[in-house]
Amino acid sequence: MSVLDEIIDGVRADLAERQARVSLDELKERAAQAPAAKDGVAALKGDGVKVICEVKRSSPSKGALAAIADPAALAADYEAGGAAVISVLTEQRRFGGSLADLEAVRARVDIPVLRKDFIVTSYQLWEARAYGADLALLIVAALEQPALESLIERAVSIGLTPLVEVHDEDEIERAVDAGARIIGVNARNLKTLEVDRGTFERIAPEIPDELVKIAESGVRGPHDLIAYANAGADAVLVGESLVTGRDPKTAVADLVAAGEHPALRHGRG
Ligand SMILES: O=C(O)c1ccccc1NCC(=O)[C@H](O)[C@H](O)COP(=O)(O)O
Repeated sequence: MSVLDEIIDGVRADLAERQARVSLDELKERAAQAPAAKDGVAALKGDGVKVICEVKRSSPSKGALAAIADPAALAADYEAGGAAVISVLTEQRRFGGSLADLEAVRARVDIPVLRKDFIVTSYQLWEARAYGADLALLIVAALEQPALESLIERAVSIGLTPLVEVHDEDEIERAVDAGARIIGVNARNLKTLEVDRGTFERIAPEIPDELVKIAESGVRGPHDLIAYANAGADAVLVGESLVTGRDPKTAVADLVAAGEHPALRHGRG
């Protein structure tokens, strides 16, 4: 069984517990009370390379990374540093996250918030909206094509912007066919957990120009952002280096400054 399969088994078990406690109708009611969703595409397009900053306590590849007692305070630092979007890992068993983290972050920041999880049912999309997310991650490798298509459609219909994650050219084709407008290329191989920063440069040319292209994983600092930018990234998604560093606000500001450097505008896209 692959790491992804193991994670999804745990996600399904936790999901079954939540579904037994909270009905879909209750979630829909809660979603109706949530602030209107912010436009995820608009937040990630435009001049410069945008920075998506992640609230990440632990991971299957590295174990414990940071305690993060106050995820909202961390998100506020990210926002003050110039982040375009906050990513909140809500998976509990391997990443130490929760919907409570999502709710706390949503209440603190004004920029869009991404629910980063292993979404396999529309119930999780309703949860995302009910707890204030504006975007939701959908991982192509975790979904059969009909499920991917219907989850993208459902996400859009309830106001969420789907960020569709891929690892190879075949998955890009599936994401595009399914109607993705934002594609994230994850450099982390979900079978081996190894990060290969060359993945984005190799496969991103297959993503149609009009789509938003995000480089996910392995950004240690401005030099990695610049490399991804030169390979055509519109945005980067950064977790580990921010939560393990000493000063997240300054680290984000350094990334944002690198992403806004005029020299990058010529090489991208
Ligand atoms: O981070 C992991 O070990 C991991 C393992 C299996 C599935 C997903 C995993 N991470 C989720 C992510 O995609 C990253 O948190 C995100 O891209 C940020 O990456 P990084 O900056 O390298 O922490």
